Amino acid sequence: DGGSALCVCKVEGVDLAWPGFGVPRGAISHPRQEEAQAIDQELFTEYKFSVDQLMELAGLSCATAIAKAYPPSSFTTSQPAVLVVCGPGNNGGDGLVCARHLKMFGYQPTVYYPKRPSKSLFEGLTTQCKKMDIPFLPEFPAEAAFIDELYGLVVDAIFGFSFKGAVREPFGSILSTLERVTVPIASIDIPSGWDVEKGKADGLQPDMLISLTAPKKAAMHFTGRYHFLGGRFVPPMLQEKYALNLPAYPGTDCVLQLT
Ligand SMILES: NC(=O)C1=CN([C@@H]2O[C@H](COP(=O)(O)OP(=O)(O)OC[C@H]3O[C@@H](n4cnc5c(N)ncnc54)[C@H](O)[C@@H]3O)[C@@H](O)[C@H]2O)[C@H](O)CC1
Ligand SMILES: [K+]
Repeated sequence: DGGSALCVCKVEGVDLAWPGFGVPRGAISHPRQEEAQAIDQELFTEYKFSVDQLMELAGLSCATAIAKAYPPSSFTTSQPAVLVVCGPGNNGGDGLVCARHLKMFGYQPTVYYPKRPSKSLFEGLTTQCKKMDIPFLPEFPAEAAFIDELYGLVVDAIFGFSFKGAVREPFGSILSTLERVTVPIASIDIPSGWDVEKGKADGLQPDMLISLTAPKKAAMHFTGRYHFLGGRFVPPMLQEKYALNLPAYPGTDCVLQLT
């Protein structure tokens, strides 16, 4: 009824209801950078999630959203080849998880991961990808045209909500190449290089944005074709505390298409 505080849906004939989860009464909220970081921290410190847990759910959401928007049959390349570009933080970790699930879904991902933190989480995710026969490029393609020729989609997992200031190398060159590719780009959480609140009018303009937890302020400047929400892991109490006002996910889905 548009204002219900109770969401009821049917899963295999059984009614499931979540008190408090309903169609939001107002506009979906767009947290600022500090709020997004505070929610993230609270999930770890107060709610006792581990990074691995949330990253797995985030990366799975991204692969699921990509499979909905770009099914393998929509690729014009001989194989559904996807280039996943991973940055040095947790956004890059989401990219590694996404690459692994894309492979499971029948895509041919290739990863470029130039700055690898020496932490067991990222080392583990890298090994998991390698054991799935996902190739890691030693160098970034010098020309945007090479990317267009070899891949039907690029996943931008370079920076997320902790990006600040001017882009440092090697990511400046990578982003300027990505700005010239013509195949669609799917950005995880934030289009990389964008100010998390103000966006970047002359920056990367992805075809898809997968907002995790909630769309950040910059998502208001997104003009691509597909906007999905993923990361269905924020407990109702935390949603309330930050007045997130999120729409209900359909049934048991881990993603929700916003546009
Ligand atoms: N709660 C959730 O929704 C979860 C989201 N996840 C994902 O995590 C990222 C945020 O991760 P974080 O590690 O905090 O930061 P980033 O990945 O955005 O980047 C940090 C990384 O980048 C470097 N850096 C920052 N600014 C610059 C710059 N100007 N030039 C070059 N390098 C820069 C910085 O030094 C760090 O190394 C969030 O967006 C989601 O994608 C979690 O996976 C799960 C929970
Ligand atoms: K990104």
